[in-house]
Amino acid sequence: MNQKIERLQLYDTHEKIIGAAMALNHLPGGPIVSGFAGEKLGAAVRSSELILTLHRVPRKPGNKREDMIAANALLLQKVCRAMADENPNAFLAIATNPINSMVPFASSILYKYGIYNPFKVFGITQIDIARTRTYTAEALQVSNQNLFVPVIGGHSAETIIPLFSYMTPVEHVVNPCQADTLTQFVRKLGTEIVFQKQGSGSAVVGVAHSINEFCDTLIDAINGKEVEATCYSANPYFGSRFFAGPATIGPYGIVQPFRKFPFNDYETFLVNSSVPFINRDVNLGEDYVKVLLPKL
Ligand SMILES: NC(=O)c1ccc[n+]([C@@H]2O[C@H](COP(=O)([O-])OP(=O)(O)OC[C@H]3O[C@@H](n4cnc5c(N)ncnc54)[C@H](O)[C@@H]3O)[C@@H](O)[C@H]2O)c1
Ligand SMILES: O=C(O)C[C@H](O)C(=O)O
Repeated sequence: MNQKIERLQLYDTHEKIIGAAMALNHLPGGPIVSGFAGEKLGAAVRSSELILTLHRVPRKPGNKREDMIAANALLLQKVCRAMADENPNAFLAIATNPINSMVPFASSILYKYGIYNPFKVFGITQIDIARTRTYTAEALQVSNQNLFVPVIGGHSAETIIPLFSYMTPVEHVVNPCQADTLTQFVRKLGTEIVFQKQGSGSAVVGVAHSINEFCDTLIDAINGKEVEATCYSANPYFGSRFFAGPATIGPYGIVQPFRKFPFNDYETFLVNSSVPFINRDVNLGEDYVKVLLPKL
C-alpha cells in the first residue's frame, strides 16, 4: 500500500467494487478505502486531488490497442463529465488504452465541458520504462536496480522509443544492434502478454506497479514539490500535439513538458517515424468525440 495516499475512492459500474474496497481496508498502513458503484461516479471523484482511470476492456489476442477506443471511451467521457460537475481542478491520469488516443479524447471532452487544463491531463506510460529497464539489464548482464533508460514517444508498437544514449549509469552502453533489438522487443511486450493470457486480460501486475511508481511521484507534485515524471501529455515540441517523455511537474500541473534534446541518428529515425502514428492516434481520439457526443 502506498503510504502517501490518505484516501482512496474506487469506482466500478459493478457492485463488486464494494467488496474490493473492503478487502483493501484490511491491510494495515494504507489509505482509507471506499467503494462506489453504478450511479455514484460523481461521489467517487468529488474532493479527490488525483483521478485515475484504468477501466474497462483490455484487448484480446489479435486486437491492436487502437481497436479499443469504442470499448473504453464512453466511461472516460463519464469520468470527464463527473469531473466537470464535481471536481474541475483535479489532476486526471489515464492508464486506460489506447493511451495515445484516450488522452486527446479526454482533453477534447474536457475542453467541450469548459474545464480543460492541458497541464493536468496525463497518460501513464511508465510500464515501458519498467520493461526497458528489466530487459536492458538482462542483455547487459548488470543489476536492474539503478539502471534507468528514458522512454519517450507514445504507448504503442510504433511509438515506444527508449533513449539508450541517455541510459544511466553512463558506464553502461548498448551498441546500435542491441539498441534496435531491445527497442523492437520492448515494443511487442504488451501484445505478447495479451496473447499469452489468451483473452483473459493484459499486464495487470505490471500496470499496477507502473501506476504506483507514477502516482507516487505525482503525489509529491500535488503536495508542493517540483518533480520529474514520464507521461504522455500535451506537447508542442515534436510535430504532434501530444508526446511522452520526462516532464517537470509541480502542484499546479506540468511546468515543462519533455523538450527535444540531442538524439543520435537511430533515435532521430524512431522519433520521426513515430510522429505520423501519434498524429493518427490523436486524430482517432479526437474524432471519437464527434461520434460519441451527439449520442449523449
Ligand atoms: N497503461 C498501461 O501501461 C496499461 C497496462 C495494462 C493494461 N492497461 C489498460 O488497462 C485497462 C484494463 O486492463 P486490465 O487488464 O486491468 O483489465 P481487467 O479486465 O483485469 O480489469 C478491468 C476492470 O475494469 C472494470 N470495469 C469494466 N467496466 C467498467 C465500467 N463501465 N466502469 C468502471 N469499471 C469498469 C472491471 O470490473 C475490471 O475490474 C485496459 O484498457 C488495458 O488496455 C494499460
Ligand atoms: O498491451 C496492452 O494491451 C496493455 C498495455 O498497454 C501493455 O503494454 O501491457
